Amino acid sequence: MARLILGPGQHVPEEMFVFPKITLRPDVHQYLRNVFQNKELVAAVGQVEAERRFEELLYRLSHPPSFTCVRASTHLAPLNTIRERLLEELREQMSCHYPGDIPILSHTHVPDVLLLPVIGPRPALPQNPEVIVGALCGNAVLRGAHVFAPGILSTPKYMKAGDLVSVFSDIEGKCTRGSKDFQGKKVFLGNGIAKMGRSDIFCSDEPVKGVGVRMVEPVYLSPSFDNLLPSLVFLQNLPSVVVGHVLGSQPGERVLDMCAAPGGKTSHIAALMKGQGEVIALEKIRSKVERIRQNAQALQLDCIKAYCFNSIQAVCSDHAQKPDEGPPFPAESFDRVLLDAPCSGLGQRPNMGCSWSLREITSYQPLQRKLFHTAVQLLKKGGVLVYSTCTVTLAENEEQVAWALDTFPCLSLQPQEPHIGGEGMPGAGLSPEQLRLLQRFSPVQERGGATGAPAVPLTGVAGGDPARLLQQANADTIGFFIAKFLKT
Ligand SMILES: C[S@@+](CC[C@H](N)C(=O)[O-])C[C@H]1O[C@@H](n2cnc3c(N)ncnc32)[C@H](O)[C@@H]1O
Repeated sequence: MARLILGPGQHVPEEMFVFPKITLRPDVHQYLRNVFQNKELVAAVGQVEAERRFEELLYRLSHPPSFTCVRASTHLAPLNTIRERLLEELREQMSCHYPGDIPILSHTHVPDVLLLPVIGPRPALPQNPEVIVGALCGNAVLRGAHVFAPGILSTPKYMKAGDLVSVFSDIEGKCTRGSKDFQGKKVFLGNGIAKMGRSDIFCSDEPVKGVGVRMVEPVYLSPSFDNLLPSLVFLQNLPSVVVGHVLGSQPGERVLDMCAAPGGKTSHIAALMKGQGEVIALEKIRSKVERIRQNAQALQLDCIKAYCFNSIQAVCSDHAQKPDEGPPFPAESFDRVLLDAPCSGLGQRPNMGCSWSLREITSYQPLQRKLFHTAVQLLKKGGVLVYSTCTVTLAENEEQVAWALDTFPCLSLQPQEPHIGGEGMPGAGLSPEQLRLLQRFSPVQERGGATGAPAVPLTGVAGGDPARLLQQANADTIGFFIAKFLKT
């Protein structure tokens, strides 16, 4: 396990990481580099440190966060009861992989979160015939999933159920489905046992379903949460759980979640409201709306109403329309609005390769602004608006905040509770006070900071001290951004 800590200004040595850094198109790479080399940031931290942070970001993105985070349904049972139930389930599941119990930490600042360290990188070796999976499937394997058959691209010619195989991710999307041998760029994810033969995967008349390879020796070991205590725990990244708390909804309120599927944040908001009041969930893609309803049902939250609707058009001019009739709604219908915006997703981890064009990456800013206009209109005076994304660009984060403060004089930035991430990144002309009100989760460790706190390890989980573990869990998350506004 690599535990080396870099000094200020030092570059990130490649051998410290298990996987190569994320592959981006050259123009996207340059765009992102410019974001992290912007004049304001360079003036604040210096050229060398800015460059080091960018390099480290590229490596961090290809590796999984060092903790798996689950949200506990504390509206249904006390946290400790849920923790005990989880421990029992994991004891059974993990007994063949891990001696003793996997530690489950609670979080001192986020009361409904449980954190499980990801064990790895482990010294597994690729000694078996190769199975190649697509990058998305590979990312899921690194977060604890088995290999589901639709994600398999290539298997050995005579693979049958029961064979030992070594699983690799096709990080550049070059492997053709059904091939028997692949020489392109791939990374090793661990060893497993085939649950199906090659012909079951590629020659079936029906679309193939179910587990294709059961992972027995993954490079990064995390529990599988597939159907594990479905009403009591919900797999959700730590910054996403923070969003629900920052919104601060109270029982009896009327809350709008404008971009809601699959309903992770919707269901959290409803749980924090103890099921009292109304949470309206809008989602543009019809097939995803059912997922919101299923999650609401599994978590026993019946104050959620989900609609398939384009949120850009969610304000109606007809003031006679009753707000409880479903979208569109009259202006000033909601006590709180969450805009968890569609975004370029460049903070998601692990992500070994992104094939998106620069045009795609930069297409989100105008869309987010349209949604923002609706959000402000639908919010009551005195109401709270939270804007969040899971990306690391300035254009979709701090620049949006600067634009919103300019465009809507009725909005002011508010402090966030809890505030466990870093502050906003310089580069969009916001003042230091404004940046302090923003919450940016950056997987990059800042060196030479005012606190002088030791940096957390680049891979693997730090030693047993709970305060240090929490520091690592807060710092080594997906990339994420949260801004909270009050409308007056
Ligand atoms: C970042 S995801 C939301 C994740 C969700 N808030 C959660 O926590 O589970 C953004 C969602 O917005 C949806 N979306 C995109 N444009 C939309 C629009 N104009 N109106 C409503 N939903 C939209 C996307 O289909 C996607 O499901």
